Amino acid sequence: MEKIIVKGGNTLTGNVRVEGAKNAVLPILAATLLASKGKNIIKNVPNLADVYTIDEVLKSLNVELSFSPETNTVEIDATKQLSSEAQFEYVRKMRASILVMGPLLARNGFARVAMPGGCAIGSRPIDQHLKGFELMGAKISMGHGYVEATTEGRLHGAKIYLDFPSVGATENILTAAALADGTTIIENAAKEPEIVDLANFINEMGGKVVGAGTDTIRVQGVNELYGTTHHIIPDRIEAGTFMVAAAITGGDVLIENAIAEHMTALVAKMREMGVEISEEGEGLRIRTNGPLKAVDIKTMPHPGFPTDMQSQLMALMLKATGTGMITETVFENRFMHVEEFRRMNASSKIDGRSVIIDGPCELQGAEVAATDLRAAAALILAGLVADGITRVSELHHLDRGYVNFHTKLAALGADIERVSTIENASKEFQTN
Ligand SMILES: CC(=O)N[C@H]1[C@@H](OP(=O)(O)OP(=O)(O)OC[C@H]2O[C@@H](n3ccc(=O)[nH]c3=O)[C@H](O)[C@@H]2O)O[C@H](CO)[C@@H](O)[C@@H]1O
Ligand SMILES: C=C(OP(=O)(O)O)C(=O)O
Repeated sequence: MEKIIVKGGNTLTGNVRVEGAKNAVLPILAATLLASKGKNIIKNVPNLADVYTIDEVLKSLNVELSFSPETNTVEIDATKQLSSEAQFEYVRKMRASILVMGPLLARNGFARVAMPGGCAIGSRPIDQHLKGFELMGAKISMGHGYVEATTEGRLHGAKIYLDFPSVGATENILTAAALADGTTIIENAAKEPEIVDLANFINEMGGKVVGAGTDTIRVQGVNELYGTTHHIIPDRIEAGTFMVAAAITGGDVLIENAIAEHMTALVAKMREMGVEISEEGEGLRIRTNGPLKAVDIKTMPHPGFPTDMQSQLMALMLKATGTGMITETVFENRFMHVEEFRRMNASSKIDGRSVIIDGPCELQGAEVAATDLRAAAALILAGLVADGITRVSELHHLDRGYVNFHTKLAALGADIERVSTIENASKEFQTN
């Protein structure tokens, strides 16, 4: 078993560079299935466990693919006849495997994908994805743990209103519509920057998508799409996580590659807490002088406060003065980290979909376990300012979404290492 061991107390300073966005690269790699002519070259691909999982899914569908982590480039040839089944072993590892369904249905007229089921943060149904496919003419059936979508001939354009601006449903419908016969209009679409990146990629392949980044996306289907070269946008959640790392330690960090317009809600809330944030060169500089103030936060679809920053912001709130409330509206069960923070002496109370935090808390180093990807990062952030040693386990969550998280923090001055067992730790820390 691996653990990250962090000794609290160091102030972070220096520069850190943000990788390509996990949540952009996964749908874009799935969408490469749409190109029946030519090769796709995807650049700025982060070296993440989830990227390897989607690569495996694509290879299992008869795609030729090579990933060079040194150059962060994936080359993909999806021109052969594709198979149509994404198996349970992949979907179980990573829910985003479901994103091959739209492209496969559009390309093959048939897709069979293991049902994703729930996960630690919520039940996460896919009814809005399936509603979209049905409105485009597909027949849906379920059985033996798989969902199947079939269409006679091409899918047709349709007007699809999403009950909730689901990121995955918008992406799956968008990719299916790219090769459909006629125009599809997605209303109440998700507006995340990753949706815009996906739409840009489809257009670079020869597609006709307008309106991505607004509530209404129009997709005029084309007969064929062609391979292209595309550069993935920076990861706003990784950037936000380092913003919190800088702020929580009272540091001064330049986050290279961070795009402020992708993070308006986070920037506004951190400024309200008293963090200094300025745009400098190609990034954001984060500084904190003096105590932080507690604020209220509610997660919402973009451009609201991102649920993927909720647990990291909670770590920051633990060190802020006053009473603040964090309300989670996107996922029904994304507070598993609260119990882990309590092991670190956090003072907080769950009240329905909200957590009330009384700060500042005298955080103490403890043995804690990551409960999901962002919780892993949040516990490490809390460890940076806890008294003594924090040991964080279940790092497979962290590896889904962060490249070299501990080495990047160490380069900024954190006292942190990753060990395969505690006995093998190269460094002995004093526990108090
Ligand atoms: C790979 C990826 O990009 N993952 C992101 C994506 O996940 P994902 O695409 O799964 O998130 P969605 O926006 O679809 O889900 C948001 C909410 O809508 C519900 N829902 C969704 C689809 C559906 O058909 N029916 C339904 O009820 C979900 O259960 C959840 O409560 O957006 C989330 C919300 O910003 C982020 O936390 C994830 O990091
Ligand atoms: C919830 C997340 O990802 P996924 O949708 O892939 O589980 C996340 O990135 O925080």
